[in-house]
Amino acid sequence: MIEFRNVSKVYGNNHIALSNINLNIKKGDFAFIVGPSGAGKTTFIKLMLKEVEPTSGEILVNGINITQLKRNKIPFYRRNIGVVFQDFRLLSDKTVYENVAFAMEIADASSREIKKRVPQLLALVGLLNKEKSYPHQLSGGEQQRVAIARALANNPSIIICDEPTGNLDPDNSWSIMELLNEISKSGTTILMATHAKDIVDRMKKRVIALEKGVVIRDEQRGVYGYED
Ligand SMILES: Nc1ncnc2c1ncn2[C@@H]1O[C@H](COP(=O)(O)OP(=O)(O)OP(=O)(O)O)[C@@H](O)[C@H]1O
Repeated sequence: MIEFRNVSKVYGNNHIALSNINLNIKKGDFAFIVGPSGAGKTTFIKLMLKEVEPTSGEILVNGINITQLKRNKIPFYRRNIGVVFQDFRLLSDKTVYENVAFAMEIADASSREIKKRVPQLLALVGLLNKEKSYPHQLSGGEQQRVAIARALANNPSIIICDEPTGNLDPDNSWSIMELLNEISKSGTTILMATHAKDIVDRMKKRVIALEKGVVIRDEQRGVYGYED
């Protein structure tokens, strides 16, 4: 469902961020993207989100060649991808409920759908009792759960996580990983860029390792493979 065909990205300063990437990621896969700083992980995520364009090659998502997607189709395409960041990025002036509902509102969901789905999502992430709380009243782990509920709001086929446990203690990190694992079992593809060696080593998921813009390793039950 995600296919990179000979994808390269060269930034304006002639810096090669990704070089001739070929990848196939199936529906429901859980894949870690690892590699040293500057290896190209963020560029990979930006290509998926169509925030940057490849210099050459093609990216297919659910059978659609996104490199040829018309500009007016991009917002619709992005609804199919939920994104979870290291720093949560919740709206501070909205409650937990409103943060999740807002993601559906901007995707034109009806108020009926919103009223039905938001409590379901909050139940899934274990935060139904916090729906009236504001982000600053929540722990980091709880904020990340809200971010995951928001990422799932429009029923995406893919969730991209950029260092989602980077601001969390080990216990909260593990409960977030268990939640992401459950989500992937229900058929949502999860791509997670991370430097968290312990997590990658214990999860025994697919590991795609980038170095200097090249895939140097792609293992089904892989390990982190670096010492940092
Ligand atoms: N907008 C840009 N213009 C020029 N060069 C860039 C740009 N964005 C990234 N690069 C370069 O491309 C390379 C890959 O960067 P990228 O951000 O994808 O790495 P990364 O693996 O995500 O690193 P990190 O783990 O530090 O986040 C780096 O050498 C970086 O300096």
